[in-house]
Amino acid sequence: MFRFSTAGESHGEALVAMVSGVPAGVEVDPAFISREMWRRQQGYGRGGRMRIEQDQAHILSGVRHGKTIGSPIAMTIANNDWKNWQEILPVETGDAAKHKAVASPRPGHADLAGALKYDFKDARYVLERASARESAARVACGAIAKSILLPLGIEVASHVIRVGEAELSRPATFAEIRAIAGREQVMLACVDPGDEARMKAEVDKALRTGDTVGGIFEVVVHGLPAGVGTHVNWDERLDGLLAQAVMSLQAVKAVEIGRGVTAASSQGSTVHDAITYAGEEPAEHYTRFTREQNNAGGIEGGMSNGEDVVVRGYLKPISTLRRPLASVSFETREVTKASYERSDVAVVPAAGVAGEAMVALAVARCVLEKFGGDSLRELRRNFEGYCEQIRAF
Ligand SMILES: Cc1cc2nc3c(=O)[nH]c(=O)nc-3n(C[C@H](O)[C@H](O)[C@H](O)COP(=O)(O)O)c2cc1C
Ligand SMILES: C=C(O[C@@H]1CC(C(=O)O)=C[C@@H](OP(=O)(O)O)[C@H]1O)C(=O)O
Repeated sequence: MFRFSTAGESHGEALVAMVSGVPAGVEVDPAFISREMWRRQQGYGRGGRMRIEQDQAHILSGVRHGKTIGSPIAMTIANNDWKNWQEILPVETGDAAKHKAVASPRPGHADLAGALKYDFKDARYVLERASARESAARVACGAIAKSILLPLGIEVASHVIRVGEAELSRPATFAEIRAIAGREQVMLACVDPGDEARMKAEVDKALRTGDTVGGIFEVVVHGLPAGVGTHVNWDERLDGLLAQAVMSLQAVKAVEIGRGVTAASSQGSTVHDAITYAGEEPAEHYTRFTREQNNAGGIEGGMSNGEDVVVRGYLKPISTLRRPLASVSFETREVTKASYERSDVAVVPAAGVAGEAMVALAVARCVLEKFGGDSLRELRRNFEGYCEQIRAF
């Protein structure tokens, strides 16, 4: 069974990532994992922490001579900031007297609900794990998922389509989205070059006023054949699995598949993607049945339909404000300002990269469930046999 999990606190020694159920023989390139983690650290509007971290995954198990061997893959990702927190966080070696409590919970964070739930008078113990620092470990796991999908010709990429009030352009083809996702520009990652100025202005406005912004990222899966996922059980539907995967990311508050949101206020004749028939032999993973548009976002009846799978994640504005909202002191019960140390102001590109990882992990799970195989060779044989079958349909 393909699954993954993470452990680690934001300012603890390291994050831990574990992926199991990976077939043997899958190439795992540490440079590729590092590159994915680097991508998650980019974007205009990130705070001081990103200047401290240089994420790298250290592989402890499951990979020999650059290829998976079927056993669980364990990885650690160091938190460079840990050395600055050893005395602040009351870990065994730390000095509890120097501990910096978060004593007035921050609206929009897990602070208050977590303090109540776990009986803490200090939200520090909650925020350490609630922090989106954890998404770095998900990206390491996602890089493994992408490494399984890529030899099958299945690619995942993301781009930003909204930052605050600025609506950005949507490229027409996957090749363009892939190019935007792979941009080297450090500050404007995952943003179409034509949109940079507007995106930057939107973030600058928030920076000036001590406020924050949210936005929308879009993840696209290209090359997934029709029939992955199923309509037969609610918890095996591809749309449901993708929604959970993306919604589980920190600050994501809505998930949309294809034209899901505007479809609700449109007529059926304009929404549904008419089916046509191309007589000639289709390429690779495709069939003779084609569509001229993809409002369904590549999923009908909980299954991929052969078109690009399009999933959008809607992010609320970042919760920690330089001009904090009102809160209440756990100690005195007096109304005070919410705690503030430092914070990101906008994270849409970074969240999009984490979204890619979650989508790749969900798709890899469905692909492995459908095609099986303990080795990449076996998986590929099963996958190609099926593709041949649907090409001939
Ligand atoms: C990549 C990324 C970076 C984030 N950075 C911050 C941050 O610096 N400050 C902040 O208040 N929230 C940040 N968040 C969002 C919080 O982690 C999140 O809103 C909080 O844990 C509460 O969880 P919820 O919004 O999912 O309910 C970030 C989210 C992501 C995806
Ligand atoms: C560390 C990361 O993001 C962090 C997510 C985060 C939050 O509250 O979610 C708060 C900030 O951490 P800090 O309080 O240390 O400045 C971000 O930097 C990361 O993305 O790697």
